[in-house]
Amino acid sequence: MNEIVQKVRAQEPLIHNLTNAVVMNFSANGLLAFGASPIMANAKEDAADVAKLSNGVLINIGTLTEAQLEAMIEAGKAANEAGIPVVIDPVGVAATNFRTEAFQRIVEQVHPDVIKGNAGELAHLVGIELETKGVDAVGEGNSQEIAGKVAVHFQTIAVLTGKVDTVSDGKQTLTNETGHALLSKVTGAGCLLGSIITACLSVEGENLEKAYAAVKYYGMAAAYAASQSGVNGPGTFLPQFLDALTMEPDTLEKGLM
Ligand SMILES: Nc1ncnc2c1ncn2[C@@H]1O[C@H](COP(=O)(O)OP(=O)(O)OP(=O)(O)O)[C@@H](O)[C@H]1O
Ligand SMILES: Cc1ncsc1CCO
Repeated sequence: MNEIVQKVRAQEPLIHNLTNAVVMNFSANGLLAFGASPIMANAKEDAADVAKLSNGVLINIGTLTEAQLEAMIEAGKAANEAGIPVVIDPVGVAATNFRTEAFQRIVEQVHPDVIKGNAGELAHLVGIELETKGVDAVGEGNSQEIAGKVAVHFQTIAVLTGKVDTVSDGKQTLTNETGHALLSKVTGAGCLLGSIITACLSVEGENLEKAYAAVKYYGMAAAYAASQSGVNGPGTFLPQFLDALTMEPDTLEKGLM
């Protein structure tokens, strides 16, 4: 994990985020703190051009519109052609037919290197119905089975988030227990994780290992931030979390001992 985080910081990859309106600012600041360089470009007129300039493309359907969907497909296709990694976060996909159909349209034309979502979202993609509430998961289900099925079905790496995160390529399945419950009390914690996974995918290495490193580091930063004095809830947690995202994995680890 150390090496992957260091490579990101050395390379400062440009990450093209086609993401939702709720989290744009948080995701940009989080990527900067982590050591990457964010760009947000949602228009179909320049999405492909921006994707080609970038080192990684994140597609997050959280506040999707038809126009943005076209931009996402254009950006994803351009990235696939150029060998630039693509991460898809199917936010709220189980909530409406529009989102379900939009996700299908994306994956028919764009190959994702990673699909990242909570249990309800990923379960829905492989026909397992779990309880969801809008963009949030309610049920947990069998995370290892769900992640494995998503990985095999979409020929990708599946990252299923929650109290325990599950990362699978369909053959190997890893679990991660770093994290903090306060992450589920701030909106966009999952969305920023998608951007940070994209940043990690942009450096050299195995996709499974890079996705796992991102998830592990992110959880360590959250736990470290939550342990700082003066953190009483989501409001005081957020600035500490942003600061923690700048730190070395060793510093976070020592702070947690
Ligand atoms: N109860 C918990 N304890 C520890 N970590 C958690 C907990 N719940 C979520 N996390 C962490 O929070 C991050 C986001 O996961 P979550 O499943 O909440 O995403 P999400 O539902 O997509 O979020 P959002 O829609 O707000 O962006 C992950 O790093 C995950 O490990
Ligand atoms: C709250 C919310 N609604 C659509 S996207 C989003 C951000 C967290 O997924």
